[in-house]
Amino acid sequence: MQLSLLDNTPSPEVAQQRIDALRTILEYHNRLYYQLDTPEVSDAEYDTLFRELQELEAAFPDLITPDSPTRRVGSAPLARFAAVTHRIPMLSLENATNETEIGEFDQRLKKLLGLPGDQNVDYICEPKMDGLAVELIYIDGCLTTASTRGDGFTGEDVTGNVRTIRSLPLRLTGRDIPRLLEVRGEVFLSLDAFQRINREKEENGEPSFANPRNAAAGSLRQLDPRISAQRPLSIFCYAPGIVEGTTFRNQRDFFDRIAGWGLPVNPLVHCENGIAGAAAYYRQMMEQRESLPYEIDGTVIKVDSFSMQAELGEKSRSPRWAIACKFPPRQAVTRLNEIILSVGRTGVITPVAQLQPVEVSGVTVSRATLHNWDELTLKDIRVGDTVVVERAGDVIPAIVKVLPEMRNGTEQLLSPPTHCPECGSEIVRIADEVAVRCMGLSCPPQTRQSIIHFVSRNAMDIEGLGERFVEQLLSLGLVHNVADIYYLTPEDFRRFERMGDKLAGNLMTAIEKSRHRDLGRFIFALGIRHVGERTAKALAQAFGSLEHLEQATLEELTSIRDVGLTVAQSVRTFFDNPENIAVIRRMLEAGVTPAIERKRIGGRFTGKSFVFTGSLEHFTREKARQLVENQGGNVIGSVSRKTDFVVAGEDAGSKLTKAHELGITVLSEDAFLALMESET
Ligand SMILES: NC(=O)c1ccc[n+]([C@@H]2O[C@H](COP(=O)([O-])OP(=O)(O)OC[C@H]3O[C@@H](n4cnc5c(N)ncnc54)[C@H](O)[C@@H]3O)[C@@H](O)[C@H]2O)c1
Ligand SMILES: [Zn+2]
Repeated sequence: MQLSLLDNTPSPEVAQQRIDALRTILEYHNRLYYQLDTPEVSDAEYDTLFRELQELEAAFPDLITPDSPTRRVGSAPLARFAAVTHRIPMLSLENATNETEIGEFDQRLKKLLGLPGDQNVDYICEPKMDGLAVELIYIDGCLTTASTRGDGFTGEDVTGNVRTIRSLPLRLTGRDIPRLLEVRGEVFLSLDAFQRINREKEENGEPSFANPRNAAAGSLRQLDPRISAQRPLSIFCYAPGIVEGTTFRNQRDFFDRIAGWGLPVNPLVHCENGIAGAAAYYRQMMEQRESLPYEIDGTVIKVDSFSMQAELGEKSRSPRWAIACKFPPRQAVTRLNEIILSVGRTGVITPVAQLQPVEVSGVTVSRATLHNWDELTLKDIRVGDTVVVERAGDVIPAIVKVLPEMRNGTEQLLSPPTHCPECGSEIVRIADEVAVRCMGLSCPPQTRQSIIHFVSRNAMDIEGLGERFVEQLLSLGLVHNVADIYYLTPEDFRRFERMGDKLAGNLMTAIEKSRHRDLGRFIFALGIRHVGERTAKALAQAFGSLEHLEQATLEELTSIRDVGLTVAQSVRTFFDNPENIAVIRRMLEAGVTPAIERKRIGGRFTGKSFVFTGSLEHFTREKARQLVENQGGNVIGSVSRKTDFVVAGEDAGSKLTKAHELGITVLSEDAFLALMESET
């Protein structure tokens, strides 16, 4: 039901009922969106409900309550984070959705300031980053605290996570750095990073993020900063909080000076004299939007002068001196013709919607991802349905909702598959995962994609062996798994169509060259679930050899930087599977020797391996690792006969016992430091 105030104003009783209902719905969506980062409806749908409530409250001012969603910001911070109180509340912004409303904003504030209607005000125009707001506190130039907006008054302490943002200085540089600088900004993810994270999530059977904003929020609001560190978050700063030791004249002055101290400022920020320029900026950004490497959902117009800002002041939810000019949603209505099942590298089966091609803001769309089976059920999507599709920062758009009123009864509900469409194997649904997965060990698309992954540039980098050749190898039955690659002969390649001696020779050379790729690449190439490039490198560094990694216990695995329980379990599952071990053995027999990377060859401890155990008092494990690696050594996770030194802190357990048993040199923390600092 939607009430239009223009047609017939409801009675106060009916209005009260509708207001209550809207508040309940909005609270519900707020919680999903702000606290759990998993919205159920699109922003456009949410905004429609929000505006309806705003209009009802405007028509019935008596029914306004201070706790209405229209008077409040965000949602309460989650208790699992430490709370940070904002000394100046972090507000939201009022919205304009078209140029008329932008003009009204200008007129409204000039009236409040007592300025003539035709006077030009200086406005700063900024892209509205689709991320989440944080407040950073720099004391004497050092980043000390970072927090989310929360409910505007209290946010969540995410200092450790924000520290992992590479573009953000932990220490300000330059002249006249204030004693205290609170600065607000938007944390966001590039579109590339967003799409990569979603691909990984789908492969891992986890629910994917609806849009880059939720991905950024979900990545930042992690209890474990190691997860944030793996997500390439970025930030642009856009407003001061409390500042001591300097004053900024206006927004322009603020931007110039914080940029001078090394804080990231969006280069597209622009000053316009008069609202016409600000409206032109909005139009221009709407066009530029498609070519930006990150998602923006509008522009923000701010009064440049800080004294005018102070005079205008704030309302409960938003300042009077700024407005968010939202872009229209990138949606279109079309027909869902078919749902096909696509099998990924790890066996995850994803339903993909084939659409009647339709143009959505300049891009023709014919496919939409349905992410997983739950989504299909939740949104009651049927083949033949008329659907609303939206591009939300993704190349592949999503289905926002179906239009049930357009049904004619011929639409078909699809039940989840029981058998793999490609190999006929039984499909299982793994507990805690939203995905269904084909467990077939020789499922063609899985084999195909695992081989493509294995030879790819960032993995074993077998130049020239692209997708097309992999297909041919498979269809000729020359290759059944990655190990077979190392048993290929030039004659095998000659069976390909149009394959000359030269090309066959090149491919053989490329395969030959890949035999000695470093251990990190090799581990990554194996395609172990949850083990991306970074984690593979960390595992290689920590264990030093494939044998060590194969035998690593969960405890040893989780003690490594970048490795959580999920990753550890996945690594164990992989090496506990005899098929995988057999494939690896065959590669080693064929002369594949994954080498260990040394950060610096020629250090005093080159070839020496160190194990750290117990709790360290004087330095972090990270620091210890650096010290060892700087001198060419290697930090590994488990003690074996090949270990050279064991450094034992307080409460060292089984590793220390083992070191004593094997007669390995055991060092105290002090002795270790002395060893690292000694000259020879
Ligand atoms: N889909 C859902 O279920 C759901 C639920 C709740 C909210 N939402 C969406 O969230 C929006 C409301 O959220 P909101 O309160 O964060 O407001 P908002 O996103 O409309 O605007 C305020 C925010 O803009 C951000 N921002 C980005 N660039 C900025 C810049 N250059 N200068 C200043 N601020 C900048 C800041 O984080 C600021 O807090 C609604 O429009 C709604 O669509 C959706
Ligand atoms: Zn299969």
